Amino acid sequence: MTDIIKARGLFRAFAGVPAVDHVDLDIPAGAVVGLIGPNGAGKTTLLRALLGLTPAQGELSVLGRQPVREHARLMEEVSFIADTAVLPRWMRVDQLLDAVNGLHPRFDRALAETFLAATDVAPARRVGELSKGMTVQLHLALVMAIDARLLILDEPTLGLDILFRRRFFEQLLNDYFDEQRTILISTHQVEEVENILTHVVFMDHGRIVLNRPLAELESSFVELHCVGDAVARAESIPHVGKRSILGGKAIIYEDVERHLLTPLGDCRTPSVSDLFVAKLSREVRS
Ligand SMILES: Nc1ncnc2c1ncn2[C@@H]1O[C@H](COP(=O)(O)OP(=O)(O)OP(=O)(O)O)[C@@H](O)[C@H]1O
Repeated sequence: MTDIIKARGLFRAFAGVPAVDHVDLDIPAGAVVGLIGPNGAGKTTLLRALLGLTPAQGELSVLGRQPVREHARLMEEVSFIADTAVLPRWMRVDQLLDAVNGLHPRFDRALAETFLAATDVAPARRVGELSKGMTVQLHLALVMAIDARLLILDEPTLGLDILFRRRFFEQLLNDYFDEQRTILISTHQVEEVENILTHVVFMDHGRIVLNRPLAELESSFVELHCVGDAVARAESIPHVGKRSILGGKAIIYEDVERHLLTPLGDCRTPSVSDLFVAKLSREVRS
């Protein structure tokens, strides 16, 4: 598979404090990548660097282009949702569709209208009158109607209720995704996206702390649920993290022989969110 994004030693600091700290990243075409990290981890700065919206040191190629130098050409093939507040509040929805149609060569107005027809967003409403959820749906309809090779979503569902969030990701997968496109979603709501991802990238303090295809998590990580005497024995085996469960501990291991763990309790693959908490607590401790 070809890599859509290739970064080597990417670095961006603000007032001497690194926000993106020597990041190496390869994203293959056709991936749905979750960029997952706590507040201030550097996700937005990394995405802005990928889009050529902020300069960064190091080597970077997105769709074969240098994002800052070839920003205009890159944006013809990239679509992105940043903060929904960027939509002009005074415009009517239909005027906004006209405006995007005039601005973006790959925008399909009829397709955007089809997406909007399934929502409560009426063409005659002003953007400023829409609820937060409707605004996100409008934004999503706009970006999904752009025939882009790379879609970048920065916290796309922030502030939305659970119904809207579910619908958002469902629509994204059903109506937008195909193997020709790559989607990069930044979020800290891990549970919501873990079912749709092909790759997870954990970021903390400007660094990538984990970058794996989801299918590989199963072979690399095990979560052991153990109780009683087994807990002390399980804790003596080097692990990534642990948490209390009813009557015992859930302990996550990386690259440990399974035969060491199976006598101690139930083994399973950790959820992305539990792995995230385990990995990040370790980063904080070390
Ligand atoms: N324009 C800026 N000027 C100064 N500092 C900045 C700027 N943009 C980001 N930072 C700093 O860089 C660090 C990373 O911020 P960034 O917004 O990239 O994190 P994030 O992972 O997107 O966080 P969140 O999940 O809270 O949105 C933070 O410490 C932030 O204060």
